[in-house]
Amino acid sequence: MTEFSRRLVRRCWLSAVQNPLQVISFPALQLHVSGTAMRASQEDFENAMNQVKLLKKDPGNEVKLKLYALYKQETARQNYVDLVSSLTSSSKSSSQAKPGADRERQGYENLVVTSEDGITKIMLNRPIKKNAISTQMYHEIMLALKTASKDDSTITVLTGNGDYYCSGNDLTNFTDIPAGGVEEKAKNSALMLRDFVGCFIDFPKPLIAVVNGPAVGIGVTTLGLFDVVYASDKATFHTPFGHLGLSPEGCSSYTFPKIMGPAKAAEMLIFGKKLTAREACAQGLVTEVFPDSIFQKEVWTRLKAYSKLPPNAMRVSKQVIRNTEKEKLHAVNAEECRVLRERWMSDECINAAMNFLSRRAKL
Ligand SMILES: CCCC/C=C/CC(=O)SCCNC(=O)CCNC(=O)[C@H](O)C(C)(C)COP(=O)(O)OP(=O)(O)OC[C@H]1O[C@@H](n2cnc3c(N)ncnc32)[C@H](O)[C@@H]1OP(=O)(O)O
Repeated sequence: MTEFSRRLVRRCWLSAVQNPLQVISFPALQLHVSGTAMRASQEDFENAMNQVKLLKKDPGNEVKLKLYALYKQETARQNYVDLVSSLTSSSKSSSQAKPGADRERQGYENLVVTSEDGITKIMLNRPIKKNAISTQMYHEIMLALKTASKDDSTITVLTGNGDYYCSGNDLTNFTDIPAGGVEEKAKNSALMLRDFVGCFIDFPKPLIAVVNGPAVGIGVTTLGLFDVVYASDKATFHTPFGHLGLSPEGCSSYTFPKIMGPAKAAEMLIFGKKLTAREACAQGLVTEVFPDSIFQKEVWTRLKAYSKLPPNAMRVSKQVIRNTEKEKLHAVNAEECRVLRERWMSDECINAAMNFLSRRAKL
């Protein structure tokens, strides 16, 4: 038990003796006494985080996961602020939309989905977290893709709001451990990931990525499943799986060697080499790079022209290209998820997530 936990337990016990009406909520690190809430101070929390960093003996995965869960609760207030901020920024985005924009689809918390000029645009909208994909966002993106596959638009675009396209999987996703423990979490995550990537494999219409800024992890790997990828020259492409104790997903273990050759793919997927937009274009992952100052204008002008092409011809052409590979891609997806399920339970992966959450490591 750390000094912080000892102090906390002592505080709970003293309060309980002094006021039997109180409710003690240990996991939230919060004591409700006579209607007033007393929180462990920010200083207590930071001290505890520092003590965790200084622990000489590895406390083991069970304890680490408890720490993640408690950390997550302490950051719940931050999540509240994020959510309110994303609501503000989606209303800003919609107020910035041109009059005449067909419609904005409601009901998404972290996406802005619009349909205009025959184009459905799915915009990741969590800019203060660099568009990291939370568990809820995985489900929202799947829903948006399924809806777009059936709507009357001719092409579908995925892009990001703010300076990032996507910073990959939200590394706090794994702090939400269910009763069945880390194994159940890994199993559920693997199932969700398989469905998520499956939506990209099966998407029936032309799917375009408009990569407005840096892309990380699953934000990069899924690009191999798009039909066209346009990038700002500010974008970078980074798959730091080695650093995170992870292995490739999004079918990248198959699409990347095929697109760029096995050696270049290995540099990215095994060693985490970060590519500039121009390098990614030279290696075939990106279709075309534009100077950031004219990126949005040029890309949307081009996409509007493409969206007027005969829709059935575009759909059939996409499908005839994709169908020869579909079975293979689903098999690759299943295998990548199987391997990742084990990775998520490894010390390498848990330590890397812990390092990020305790702000010891970034990419
Ligand atoms: C279940 C499906 C699993 C699928 C598996 C997928 C694998 C992957 O996607 S692996 C890639 C995971 N992503 C990362 O490792 C990126 C981690 N983030 C970073 O290294 C940095 O945040 C980044 C380089 C992206 C940006 O650095 P800065 O420009 O310095 O910004 P900040 O670090 O201050 O970020 C702002 C804010 O956003 C939070 N953030 C950013 N990325 C993530 C993320 N991936 N997960 C969770 N949170 C993220 C960051 O913590 C900051 O939050 P606050 O500290 O609360 O301000």
